[in-house]
Amino acid sequence: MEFSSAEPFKGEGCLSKEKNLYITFVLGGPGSGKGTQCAKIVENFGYTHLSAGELLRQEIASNSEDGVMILDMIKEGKIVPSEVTVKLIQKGMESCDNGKFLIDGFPRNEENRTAFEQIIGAEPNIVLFFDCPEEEMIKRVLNRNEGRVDDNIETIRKRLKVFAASHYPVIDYYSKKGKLCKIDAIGTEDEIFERVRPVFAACEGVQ
Ligand SMILES: Nc1ncnc2c1ncn2[C@@H]1O[C@H](COP(=O)(O)OP(=O)(O)O)[C@@H](O)[C@H]1O
Ligand SMILES: Nc1ccn([C@H]2C[C@H](O)[C@@H](COP(=O)(O)OP(=O)(O)O)O2)c(=O)n1
Ligand SMILES: [Mg+2]
Repeated sequence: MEFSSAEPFKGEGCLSKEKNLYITFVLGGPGSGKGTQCAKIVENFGYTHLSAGELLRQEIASNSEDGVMILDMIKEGKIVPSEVTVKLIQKGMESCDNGKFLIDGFPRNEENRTAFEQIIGAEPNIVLFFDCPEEEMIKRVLNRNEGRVDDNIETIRKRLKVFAASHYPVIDYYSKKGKLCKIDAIGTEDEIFERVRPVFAACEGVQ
């Protein structure tokens, strides 16, 4: 496993002055199982789950100023401008006493990654990457049944193209920093969680 645990981050950012942050980024293509595994990590290890996609969907639902733009981008399978997404993540982090965060579906590209560093002033301790073949991701998304506007074959194909074009530099960046933990995302939900569990069990000692 390509992973080294690290001390909680104490940087210069607005959040990190107030509390020890322990941040995990959760990456993987659409349907790779990020949300499903995050729920299990929350249950077992007491993290706060912030899904970038869910925060954006809440923004659409609340008819905010950016809502229409976000909806258009999500329907087209595009990545929303980083500043918008990072501000939502920042709000989520600030409204929480717990400093242990799972940030799901973020960063999806290099722009996302650098915007987080600039605005939040922190880095992740660990980056989980759920590695899943495209056919399996398509199958899972089409069966997801959550009424999402982007869970249709046309949008999925666009999202997979965006994913293929933008995720590698992010993965490579964290791999070189020794923070990447790649998880085989094929198997039952429980089998996959048994691959995830040791990553968090190993971190318990340093929090
Ligand atoms: N290991 C698995 N095997 C089969 N289906 C899964 C598995 N993990 C999750 N799913 C299902 O696949 C769909 C996508 O999972 P989800 O966690 O929403 O993925 P993501 O957040 O990466 O898009 C959901 O309907 C979920 O119930
Ligand atoms: N960092 C992010 C995360 C999501 N989005 C947008 C674009 C994505 O296709 C949608 C849905 O993301 P979400 O993480 O909920 O999707 P999956 O769980 O991977 O299926 O939101 C974004 O623009 N930037
Ligand atoms: Mg998800």
